[in-house]
Amino acid sequence: MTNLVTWRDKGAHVYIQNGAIVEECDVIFISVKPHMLADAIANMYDTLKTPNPRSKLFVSILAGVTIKQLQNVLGRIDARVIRVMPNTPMMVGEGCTVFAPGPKATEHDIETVEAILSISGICKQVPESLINAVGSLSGSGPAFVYLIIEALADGGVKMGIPRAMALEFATQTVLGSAKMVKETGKHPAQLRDEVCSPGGTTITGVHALERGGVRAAIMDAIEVATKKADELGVKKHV
Ligand SMILES: NC(=O)C1=CN([C@@H]2O[C@H](COP(=O)(O)OP(=O)(O)OC[C@H]3O[C@@H](n4cnc5c(N)ncnc54)[C@H](OP(=O)(O)O)[C@@H]3O)[C@@H](O)[C@H]2O)C=CC1
Ligand SMILES: O=C(O)[C@@H]1CCC=N1
Repeated sequence: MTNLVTWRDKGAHVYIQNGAIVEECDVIFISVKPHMLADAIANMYDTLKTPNPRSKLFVSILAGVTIKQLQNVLGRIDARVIRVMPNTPMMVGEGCTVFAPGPKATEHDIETVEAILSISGICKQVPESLINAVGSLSGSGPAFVYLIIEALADGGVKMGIPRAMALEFATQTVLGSAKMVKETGKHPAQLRDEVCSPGGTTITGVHALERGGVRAAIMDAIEVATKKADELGVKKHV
């Protein structure tokens, strides 16, 4: 039995055989963890050998796994593949997604993927050579920002603000600051200068952050995350 559940009102189906998905769908999103790719693809092979497998578009969100690796794993160098790097804020309509089309992807494939992904935020095409770096900035970035929000709240708690209030204020401050950068078009350094009164509280706090190496630590995080994705890209997946 392949068809386990049908949510008729949503038009969604659940299968226990990935091959059945490939048979029935024109666009197949591959969304497993990179080390599970071989397993996920394994029972698609028979379907991929069917007369017209090129009628399918494969969209991968796997960190690090290259278009070439995907084509190899799919067993077809002519497979239509688009590599995507989404992020979790898509769940609230504020995603930052990039994609790189493989050599066999068509204009229509690109339009399809853009139409699906831009529903939940911004969606831009980038060269594949940039996708690991962008993945570290915007794909992993939410985790880095959550850590900053948590630290802001912890600082507030340390200075006596109740926990729930501190978290609410830290969250709104990050949201508002991001909106200022986006909507004013000013450079973040200019916006920061506008908050720093001479001899004031903010520049005193900025000094503490610089002394703590916050800027270098965040740059390092993007660098090591990108290198990690590059490593995944040279691993053999099957
Ligand atoms: N998390 C993030 O913010 C981002 C993740 N990514 C990429 O997305 C991918 C998934 O990550 P994430 O969503 O965090 O991981 P999860 O573990 O949450 O999701 C993986 C999913 O794959 C399913 N799965 C496992 N094995 C198979 C199989 N053989 N056939 C079909 N489905 C299978 C799992 O189902 P079950 O639970 O039933 O086992 C699960 O639903 C990764 O490759 C990651 O690099 C990209 C950008 C951002
Ligand atoms: O941590 C990961 O590997 C994935 C890729 C981007 C976000 N999460």
